[in-house]
Amino acid sequence: MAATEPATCPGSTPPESVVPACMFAPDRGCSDDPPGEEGFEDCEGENGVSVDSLDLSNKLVLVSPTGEQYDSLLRQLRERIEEGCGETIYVVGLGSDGGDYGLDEKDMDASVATVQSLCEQVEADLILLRERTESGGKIRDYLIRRHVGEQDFLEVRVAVVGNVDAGKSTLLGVLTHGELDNGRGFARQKLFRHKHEMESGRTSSVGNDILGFDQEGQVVNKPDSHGGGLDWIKICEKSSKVITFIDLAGHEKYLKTTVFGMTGHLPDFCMLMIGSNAGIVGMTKEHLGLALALNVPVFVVVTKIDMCPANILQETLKLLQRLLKSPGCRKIPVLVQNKDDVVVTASNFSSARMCPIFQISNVTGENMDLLKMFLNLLSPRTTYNNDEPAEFQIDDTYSVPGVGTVVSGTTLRGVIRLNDTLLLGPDPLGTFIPIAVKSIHRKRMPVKEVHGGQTASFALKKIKRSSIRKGMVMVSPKLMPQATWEFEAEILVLHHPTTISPRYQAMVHCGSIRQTATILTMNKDCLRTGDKASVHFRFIKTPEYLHCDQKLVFREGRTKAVVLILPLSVFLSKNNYQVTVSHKALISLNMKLCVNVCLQLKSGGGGRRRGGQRHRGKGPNAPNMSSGMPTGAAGSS
Ligand SMILES: Nc1nc2c(ncn2[C@@H]2O[C@H](COP(=O)(O)OP(=O)(O)OP(=O)(O)O)[C@@H](O)[C@H]2O)c(=O)[nH]1
Repeated sequence: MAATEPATCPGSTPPESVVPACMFAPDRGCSDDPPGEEGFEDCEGENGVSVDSLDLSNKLVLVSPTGEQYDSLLRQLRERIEEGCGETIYVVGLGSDGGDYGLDEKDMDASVATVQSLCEQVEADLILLRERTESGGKIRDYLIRRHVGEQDFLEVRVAVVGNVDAGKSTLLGVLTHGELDNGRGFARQKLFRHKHEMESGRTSSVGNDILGFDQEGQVVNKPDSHGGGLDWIKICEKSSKVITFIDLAGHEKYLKTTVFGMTGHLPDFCMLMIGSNAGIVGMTKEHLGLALALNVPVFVVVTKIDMCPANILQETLKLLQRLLKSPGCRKIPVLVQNKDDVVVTASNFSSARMCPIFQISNVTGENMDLLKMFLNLLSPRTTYNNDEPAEFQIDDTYSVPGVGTVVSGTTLRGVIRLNDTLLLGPDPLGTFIPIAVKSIHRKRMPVKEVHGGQTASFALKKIKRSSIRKGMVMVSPKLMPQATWEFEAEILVLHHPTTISPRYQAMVHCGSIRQTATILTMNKDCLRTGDKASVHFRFIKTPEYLHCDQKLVFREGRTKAVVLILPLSVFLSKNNYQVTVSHKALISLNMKLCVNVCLQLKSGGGGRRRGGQRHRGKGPNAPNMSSGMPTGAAGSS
C-alpha cells in the first residue's frame, strides 16, 4: 500500500543511561519477549486501514495514479479519516510490495502533490510529521486532519492518574499554561480547585483542564497576562483538537473519586504518571489495574528526571517494563525518545497493547515537546453515529445564579439540540420525567447542539438541583428508558483478601453511577481473587439506568472486581417486587409502563418523590412531546 503504517523501528541510539526503544518493543528484537506475544504488525495499521480490492500497495501508486486508482485512494482516505474520527497518519514512500522503501525527490514531489489533491477533495490539511531516508530514497509521514467548523473541534479525553506527588497537577499546569515548574509546587497552583487542596497541595476532586492544538499542531493555550487564567472559549475557537485532562487524585483516600473519574468521565486514554525517584509505589498499580479493567489504553509519563540519579531512573524503568509485561498487563512497553518514536507509538497506540513511556521534567521541560506532539496525534477511540437516539450521562450538577440548574456530563450517542425535550431520570421511584434543554455549553462555549462523544453542560428548565443526582441520564423519549433495581452480570474478581459470598455489598461504579449493590445470588458458593462467576446484583438505594454489555467496577477498599452486565439480564422491579422478565416480556412491559406514564402525564401527575417533592409532568407548562411517541417509563405506579 502506498500509505502504510509507520511501524519501522527508529534507529536512534539512546544514551547509556536510558533504556533503548528496542528493549521495550519485543517485536523489534527484544530477547525476553513472552512467547506468543503479538507485535505491532498484528495491529490493523494506523486508524484501521481497510484494504481495497484495487492494488494500492506499490509505493509508486501516488506518483501518477490512474483515474480508477485515484478514486480508490480517495475512498480509502475517506474511510480512514472516518475511522480516525477526523484524522489519519499517512505515509508516503513506504510500499508493502517488497521493493526498496523510499522515493527519489521527483517521485516524492509528485506523490505529495497527489496526496495534497486528495486532501483538498476531503477538505483536510496535510501536515508533515517526519521525514527519513531509506535505501530507495525518502519516506514522509503526514498527519491528515479534516477541517473543522468555526466552533467545532475534535475532543479527546485523557484521564491523569498516578500516586501522590508523581507530578500530575504540575504537568497539567505546565502543559496548559506553558510555564515550567520550580520543583516546589509553582505550576500546580494554577489548577487547584478547592481551598483545602491549596493548603495541602493534594488533588481531591475530578478536575478538568484543556489543551488546544491548532491545525498545525501548535498549542493554542495563552494564559491571561494578569491572573494567568485561561479563556476556554478562545482556546476552543482556535483549536482543531482539544485534549481534556481529567485530573484525578493520587491519594488512597480519594480512590472513590478516582474510580468515578475513570468510569464516569469516559476517558479515551489514561496517562499514568510515575515520579522517577519514587518509582512504582502506592496507588500506581491500583490505577494501572483500573485502566486495564476498563480497557482504557495507557501511556506512562515518568517525571522528575531532572532530580533523579541515572541508576534510580534505570531501576524505575526496569520495574515498570516488568510490570507492564507481566501476565496481568500483557502490554508492550515502548520508550519514546524522539519524534520518530512519537509517530510510531501514536500510530500504533489504538491497538491498546502498546504502552508508550515518556520521561520528562516539569522543571527543565526535557521531552515536553515529544509529549505534546504525542497528545496532538491522539484520536478519540470511538466513532459515534448521529442518527441514534440521544443519550446523555450526568456526572455533576450545579446551581448557577441567574441560570438555574445546570447538569454536566458526556453525550453517549446521538445529537442533543437546544430546546429538545429529553427524559431525565431515574428518580428514586424509577421514574423519568420530560425536561427541556434551555441552553447548551461545550467547554464553556455556548453552542446549539452536541454530538455523541462530546462533553457538555445543559441548563434545564423548571427543575431543582436537589432532584438530580450523578448517574442519572437524559435520553431521547424514543429509547423508552427503564430503571433497574437488579441485574445479572459476569464478575471477575481482581482482588479480594478472603472470599466473596452472597449478601456481600460493595460500590458499583458504572459510567457516572456510583451506588452500593448487594450480591443476591451467584453460581458459585464463594469467590476468591481470580475467580469468575455469574452474579445477580441488586442496588440498595435507588434503581438505575443500565445497559446490557456495560462494563462496571465493583469495589470496596482494595477489593476490586470487573463486571460485565449480561445481555437480556436487566430486571425491572415494580414497587420493590422483583419482576424477572424475558426479552419479549421486557419489551411488552416497556410498552405498558410507557402507556402508564402517558396517562399519568396527561392527568398532570408525576411520580411521588422522596421528601414529598412532586414533579410536574405534562401539565399546561410542560414541554410538548411529539404525539404517538412514548414519553417515558416508570418503575412504579
Ligand atoms: N524537580 C521536579 N519537581 C517536580 C516535577 N514535577 C513535579 N514536581 C514537584 O513535585 C511536587 C508534587 O507535584 P504535584 O503535581 O502536586 O503531584 P500530584 O501527582 O499532582 O499530587 P496529588 O495531587 O497529591 O495527587 C511539587 O512540589 C512539584 O513542584 C519535576 O519534573 N521535577
